[in-house]
Amino acid sequence: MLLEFDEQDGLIRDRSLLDPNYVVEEDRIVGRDEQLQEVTKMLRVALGDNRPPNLFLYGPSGTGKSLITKAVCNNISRICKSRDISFGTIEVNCQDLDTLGVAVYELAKQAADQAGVDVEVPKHGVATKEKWDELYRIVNEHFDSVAFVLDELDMLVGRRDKQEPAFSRLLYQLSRAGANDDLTAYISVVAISNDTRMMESVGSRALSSFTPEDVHFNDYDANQLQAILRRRQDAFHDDVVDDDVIPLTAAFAAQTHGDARKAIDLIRVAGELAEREGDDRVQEAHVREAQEKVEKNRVLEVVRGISTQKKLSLYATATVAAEANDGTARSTTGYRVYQFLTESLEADQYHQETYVNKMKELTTYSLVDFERRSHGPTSGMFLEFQFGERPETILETLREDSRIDMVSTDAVESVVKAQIRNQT
Ligand SMILES: Nc1ncnc2c1ncn2[C@@H]1O[C@H](COP(=O)(O)OP(=O)(O)OP(=O)(O)O)[C@@H](O)[C@H]1O
Repeated sequence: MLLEFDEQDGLIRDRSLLDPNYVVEEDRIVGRDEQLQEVTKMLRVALGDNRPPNLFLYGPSGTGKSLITKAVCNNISRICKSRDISFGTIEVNCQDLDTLGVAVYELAKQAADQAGVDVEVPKHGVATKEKWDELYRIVNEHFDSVAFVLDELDMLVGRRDKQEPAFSRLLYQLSRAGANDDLTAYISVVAISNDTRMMESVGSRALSSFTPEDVHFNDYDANQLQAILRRRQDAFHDDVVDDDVIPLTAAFAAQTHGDARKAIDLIRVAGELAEREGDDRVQEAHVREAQEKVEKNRVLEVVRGISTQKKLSLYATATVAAEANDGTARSTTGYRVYQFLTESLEADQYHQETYVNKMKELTTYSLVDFERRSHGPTSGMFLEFQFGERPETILETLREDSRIDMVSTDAVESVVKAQIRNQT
């Protein structure tokens, strides 16, 4: 009996290797040698008696920005320990932080956790200045050198009534504190963002004190994604993964932009589906089933919570992408379709800039990505949107909203076709 139970112990041996938040050992990192070397070279300065430079890591989601930063910081921390230098990695993800005050509190809390002490100011009800002082105190008392890792920094917009975005103020204060005596520890600020143009929104005051070294992360291609998955194949028991599973998973993940998180999620879901169905192998069919499931879930999750204006912007853009040969949508074309939709529904219609901003905000969910493009010197600039999932899945999900479903799909399609033909 016991033997039978063991035999059915499932197909996944080590779930942590399939958890996107788990920091894998360096020998499992594939295809990022250049970035590893670069970040190591710069942060290694902390090992000597010098201040490491500030860094700006940018590139699309799932391209290893957080992983490389964590791996390098872990290495440095280990070496520092052996040299009796107290090195701290104080990391926050800015996605869920509303204001500068909350961000500073979160940094103080992370610093306190690492130092094994408590934060002595409350999260709410005190001035941000007090939170800064608390952060400085903890860092100065407990660390010789600190890397502040600000992941998804462009998301920290802060209150709308402030002229300068919160991330810019955070960069200014942190890098200034490093240069004057507020922080006696050597500090390096590592800003991470999907938005390659984030630095353009950083105010001039912050720019003069935060002058980072840039490190670019580009998409993975299908071969690199395969290599990443193969280096984690031992997450599964021996010989339970069919040969075509990894190539197919990599191909799905590379279809839009090469996001390693997506590839890892996909193979995990395929494995879980195979387990649940009581199969003794992970097969191609499980990957296909997983792809459909992951795609639908992600779209649903995003679409459920967004405003009508965002839905209309997304719907317009996705119809263009679904119709276009290369699966991308230009903002200029998407906006015309948005205008048609809002007119048909007698909904409020906003300027193109607002439409573009709504679409940009949707990039947070990795549902859509954009690049800035122009077609020759005479035509203007536009954004080219590229979807992380099949645009058809997005359209199907959006049509579940009865309001959007009121517009005839044929009518939208003919507008889209005409607009695509008009593109120069
Ligand atoms: N080169 C790589 N080798 C092995 N695993 C990788 C590699 N790049 C990314 N991964 C894995 O893919 C997942 C996503 O990577 P990571 O979080 O570093 O991406 P990111 O660029 O920071 O994305 P985001 O901007 O969405 O936060 C993680 O589980 C990470 O371990």
